[in-house]
Amino acid sequence: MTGRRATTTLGTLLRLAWRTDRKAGLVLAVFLLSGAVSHGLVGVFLREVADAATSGRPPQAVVWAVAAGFALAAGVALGRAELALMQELAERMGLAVQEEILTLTSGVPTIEHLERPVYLDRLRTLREESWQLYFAVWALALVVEHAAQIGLGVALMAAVHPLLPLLLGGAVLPSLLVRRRAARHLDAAAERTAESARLEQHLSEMVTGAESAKEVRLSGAGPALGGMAVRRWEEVSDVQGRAGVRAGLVTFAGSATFLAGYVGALGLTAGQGSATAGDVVLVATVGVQFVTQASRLAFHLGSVTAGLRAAARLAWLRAYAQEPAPAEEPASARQPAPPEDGHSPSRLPGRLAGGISLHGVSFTYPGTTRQVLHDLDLRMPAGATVALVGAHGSGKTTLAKLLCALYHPDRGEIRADGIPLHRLTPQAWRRRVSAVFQDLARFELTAAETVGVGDLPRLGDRRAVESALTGAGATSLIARLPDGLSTELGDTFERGHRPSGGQWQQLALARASMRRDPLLLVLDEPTASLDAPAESAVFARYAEAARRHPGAVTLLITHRFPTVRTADLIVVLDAGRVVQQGTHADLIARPGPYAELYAIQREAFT
Ligand SMILES: Nc1ncnc2c1ncn2[C@@H]1O[C@H](COP(=O)(O)OP(=O)(O)OP(=O)(O)O)[C@@H](O)[C@H]1O
Repeated sequence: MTGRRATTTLGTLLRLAWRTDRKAGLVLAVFLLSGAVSHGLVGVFLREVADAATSGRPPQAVVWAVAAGFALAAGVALGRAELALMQELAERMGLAVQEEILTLTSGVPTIEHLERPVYLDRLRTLREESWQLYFAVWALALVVEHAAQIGLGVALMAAVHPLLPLLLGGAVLPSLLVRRRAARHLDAAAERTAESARLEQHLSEMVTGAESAKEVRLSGAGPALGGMAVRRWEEVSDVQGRAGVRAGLVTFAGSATFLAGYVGALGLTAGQGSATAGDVVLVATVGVQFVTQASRLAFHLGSVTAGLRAAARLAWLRAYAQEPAPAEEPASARQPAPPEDGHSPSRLPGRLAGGISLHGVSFTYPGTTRQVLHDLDLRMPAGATVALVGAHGSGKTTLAKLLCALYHPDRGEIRADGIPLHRLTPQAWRRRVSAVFQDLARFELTAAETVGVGDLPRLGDRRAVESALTGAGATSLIARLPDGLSTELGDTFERGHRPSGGQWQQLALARASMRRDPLLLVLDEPTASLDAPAESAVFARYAEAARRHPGAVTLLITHRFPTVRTADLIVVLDAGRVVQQGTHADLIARPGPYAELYAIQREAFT
């Protein structure tokens, strides 16, 4: 971390702490200061005890002893109070940070980060380490406290013998340096094993998770998957264990140096003719405090470093979530063609007049090198139902994700009525898009909320929800639920109703019907759990709705030809390229991939 970045990160950390609870923070600072003073006084009072006792002043010795006892007790009590308050504040700050992480993550305009392991690793580490942020602030305060205590000890010892601070100080330094080196060993091991740890977690979830339970039981793959998870875990713990041993050895070497310095300091004091018994007690006491203070100093320095790393990750996430303004996007990233109408309006129309078009769109998933979509040119007229067909992996879902602005094309552009999407914020466009994807979200809420989240401003609007359910043909599903729209769905609830796969799809379809004026409706195999006639009925309903409100494009992705053939425009994708387009009648009349795929399906069902 460079000096400037470290200062910025420290600023992030301090601002977070300040925001958590200013009053409690100030009380904590007073506790810390008082604790530092009371610890420092213990050595001084004990020296007075020893000197008063050896010079025949027992009453004074008793008074000093009581004072030393008070100072010690105050130090311990303040330490406990500090810790309790710190834990409470750390929890509160951790909660606030977790909330910020969730807001930032869901606020990132595209979804590429959620499909990239490096991002996911960083995010997981940040979530796990968020509690360290608060401790780091106080660790910083404790570093200052311990440094002050050590400074006080140095002054007291210098008064006994000028070489004592050098002897003990010289022994402290290596122990501090080795701590950092030990932490680096552990960090490097954690980073090296991140992928294996991720795999271990994935495999364990496969064995224990409800979603994969059926396949795992039937295939009997549980023990094999469990074995793989164990091997991954062994790899992780082997590397981390070795790093732990190396860190331990380094730390031990540092402690041994310190011990030698301590013993030397006592010998030097006792061997000095002018030293009183009180001086020896003072050096012994302060020396021991030196040991604990130095090791705490090193420990807290470690916490500060960990906290700074966590704050740097948070700063990274904040920067990542800050989407660059569309106008500032590098021109080199795209090759824009002039808008069809010669100008570029910045507002989306209430309904599309022309349609949605693709101009030389190419796309490669971030972090990969294989291009998935190649130079696509396509025009989808307003009011049309467009069916996207093609073999598995031909790029249908990818194209749908680009149309929803969940990813940006690497080259070329997508326009809605001539407005290039990259001139709009992704949020502005997505507010006008409704979509159901094959890997649909199962919101475990009440049935009304599960549907209502499709249009947040109308989340609690029962009539809107009911009309969306009607639009999706899912009213009978609600009629069968024990508490109708108020039925709690999913395992998250103790007595939650468990919808079937098809029912979740119906709810997702209803959710996608919540928005009143979408310009694009994407249906990416949302009916795979329904039979072919039921699927055709669903699509017929959407096609009919599209005809009644012709200001939008309805994009349909399905492998079932009885449904495909009803579309106004059929686009055939092959390995990321548009290889054919037209109506069913056009495409069936000429040889080509569509006619072949159609013949295969017809044969299979006759
Ligand atoms: N997140 C991702 N990162 C990298 N590559 C991806 C990602 N998602 C999909 N791909 C790749 O992009 C290609 C197109 O995938 P896509 O899901 O768009 O195909 P599809 O036509 O929708 O397939 P299917 O009919 O099976 O749903 C595939 O080769 C796939 O491996």
